[in-house]
Amino acid sequence: MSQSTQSDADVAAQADAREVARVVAAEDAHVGGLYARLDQLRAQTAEQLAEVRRTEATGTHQNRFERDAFATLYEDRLSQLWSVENRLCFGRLDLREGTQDPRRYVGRLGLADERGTQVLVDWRAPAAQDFYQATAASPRDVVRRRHLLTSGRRVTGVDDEVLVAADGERTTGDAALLAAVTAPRTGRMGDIVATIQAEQDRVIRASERGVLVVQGGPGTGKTAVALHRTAYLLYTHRDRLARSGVLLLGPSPVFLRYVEQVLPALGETGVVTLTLGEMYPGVVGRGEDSPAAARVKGSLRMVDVLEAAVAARQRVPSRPIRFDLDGTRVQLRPEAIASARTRARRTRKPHNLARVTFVREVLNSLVNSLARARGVDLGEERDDLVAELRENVDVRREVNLCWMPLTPQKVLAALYRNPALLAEVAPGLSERDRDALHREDPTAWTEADVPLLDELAELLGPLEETATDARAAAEREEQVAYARKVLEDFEASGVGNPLVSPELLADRFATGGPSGTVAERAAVDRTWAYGHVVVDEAQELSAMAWRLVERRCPSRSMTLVGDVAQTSNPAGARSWAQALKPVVDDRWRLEELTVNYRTPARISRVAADVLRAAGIAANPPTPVREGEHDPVARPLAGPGSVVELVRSRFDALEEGRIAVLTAHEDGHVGSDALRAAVTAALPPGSVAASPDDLDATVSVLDVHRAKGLEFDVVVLVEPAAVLRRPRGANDLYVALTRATQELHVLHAEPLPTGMESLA
Ligand SMILES: Nc1ncnc2c1ncn2[C@@H]1O[C@H](COP(=O)(O)OP(=O)(O)OP(=O)(O)O)[C@@H](O)[C@H]1O
Repeated sequence: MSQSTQSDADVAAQADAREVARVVAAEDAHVGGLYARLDQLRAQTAEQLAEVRRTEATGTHQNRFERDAFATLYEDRLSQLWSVENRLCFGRLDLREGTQDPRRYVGRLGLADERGTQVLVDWRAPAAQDFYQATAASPRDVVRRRHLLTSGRRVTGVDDEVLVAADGERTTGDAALLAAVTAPRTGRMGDIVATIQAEQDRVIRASERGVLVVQGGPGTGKTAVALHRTAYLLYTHRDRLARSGVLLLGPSPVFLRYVEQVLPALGETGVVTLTLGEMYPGVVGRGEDSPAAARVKGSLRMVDVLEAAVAARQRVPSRPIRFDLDGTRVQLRPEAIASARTRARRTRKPHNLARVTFVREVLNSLVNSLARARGVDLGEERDDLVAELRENVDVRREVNLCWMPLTPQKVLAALYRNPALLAEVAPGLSERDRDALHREDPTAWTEADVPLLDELAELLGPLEETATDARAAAEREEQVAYARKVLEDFEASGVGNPLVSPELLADRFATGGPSGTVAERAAVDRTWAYGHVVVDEAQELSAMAWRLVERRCPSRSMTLVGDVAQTSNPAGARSWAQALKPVVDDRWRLEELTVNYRTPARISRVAADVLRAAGIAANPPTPVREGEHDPVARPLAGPGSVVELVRSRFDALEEGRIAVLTAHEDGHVGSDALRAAVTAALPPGSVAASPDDLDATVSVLDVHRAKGLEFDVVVLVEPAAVLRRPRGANDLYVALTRATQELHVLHAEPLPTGMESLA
């Protein structure tokens, strides 16, 4: 009996295997056809590009423009076609009978065959939405969702999710997701197009209008969602956003490198990615602030301080200034200077621009005195007298001393260097706060200085007003009209949609006009207004930083992703409402991500306990898997114990990455010392030489550098010391949520409350 059951089961299994093999072979053939079409389009576009390049650029400027513009469009299209090689098609949707296009293949970009029939739907298109949104509870028109598992160009398996089955039987289809979340990490973030979950998709496709805050605990895919949303918005609002640009503001250069491959893999290369420290052209804010300095610099009280600092540079002397002008003595009285200052201030222009009014008024006053003293007719001599005054060195020096042309760097450096000046303009700051701002090298700019420089740039204005050239504007208008026509021709050629707007195309080629990509132009233009701004780790922004971001995005079309339970900046957000009140008041909407795709439940439970013990009110996300390894704690006996542990994990690990996380850089178990010790013990090249290196197997970092990153194995050194940092509970929470597989804790001090279960 049991034998016959066994053989029945075998037969059934064999039949199943044959069926799976048949399905896989059919999908493999289909996907093969899609790659063939992709190859064909690549060849066709390359040929068109070569042809355009062969064309002699003769005759008019317009001819040259047309040739170059077409070449650019073909280049863009070609690089887009090459960017989708990996997992070109990853899914199939089977819809209810009677639905239009009941079988849809979903992939990285849209493809049509030679007859113009759609053969692959771009994941961002409305027709692909059900691939991400349909659930068993709300299947929409979807009968089955199929994930295609691929290796190179071949389909190696399928993972079906049957949402509406005739026999009521449903399959879950989470194999693709589980495979993705348990895969070894490479040091670079990958895209998640194939497995975007419904709550993430809602955020990705949300309207671009207004301010959208995406709150989510560690590992909920906030960064992934922010990047996919960026790609989605560029696809959906290409015309507007290609022109104005999208800014992705990330927490650190290393984080931006960690995510830099995601958007190009989604076919988008034009996004401007910057850290806050890079938001003021000409300055890179890399220096470190003490927590006290960061808190003061981030506070809105600095608005008054900076205003006062600028006002203090508009001086009225206590005594008259006397001039000897070729033997004629005249004097400039304090009242005349005060009146010139009042008039200049009344213009409400920034300092450097209002200076024009100030100088004019002062010269008016002087010219009257001079004419009187010399007994000449002002009506006739006025221009000559003004010219004489303007050229006089003494007059220029004294006028400058009253109202000097200023740069933001100069004003801020003076405040940091000069305690007496700071005391004069910042009576509202305590002595301790003012001491925190004092700096020996005032130009060693930090990230928190950048919003202050930007604020000053607003108060000061440019050194010279740049005249607008009406002719250049008219020429540009002509170029834009011409570019529009080129784009229409390009679209009509059937190669695909152009990736740029007419304005951008015109800018790239207009002679004498602005040139370069949006990214290049925005990087040098402090007043660039982006069409959409995405901020990752947005909880770290101070009130002053928010003012800067707001100025870069007058349309207030923003996506802010972050987690207020992870804030480590002393000037960062404690709640979204508090942080955004001065920026947009209460005109923002909130979406929450609730599932943790990174950290297994066994590790997440410890992180949640720590959060609770610290009294931080946050809902830790629900882990998507239990995990295989319990977190463990061992005694810390100097650097040797760390080296020993890392070596054992290194030997055990076939693929993936290990991080050693410390409370500080300094000290005998700080990241600098441990990096040296671990480097000496492991094979050359296997340990990252600096925190910025993402490619080596082992990284040794202090915890704030690990923000946003993830590793297969995390070795956390002395959690009690992490807890003592400013906002230490948040930092410890960050450290405990970086691991995708294993967490090892080494400690000499007692474990912090919430971690006792590891002892
Ligand atoms: N739908 C998904 N499919 C596959 N992997 C996913 C999905 N969503 C997120 N992930 C993966 O989970 C990990 C965590 O994602 P991500 O870094 O975006 O989270 P986060 O919310 O920004 O975390 P943190 O707050 O800690 O920075 C990444 O490896 C990401 O690729």
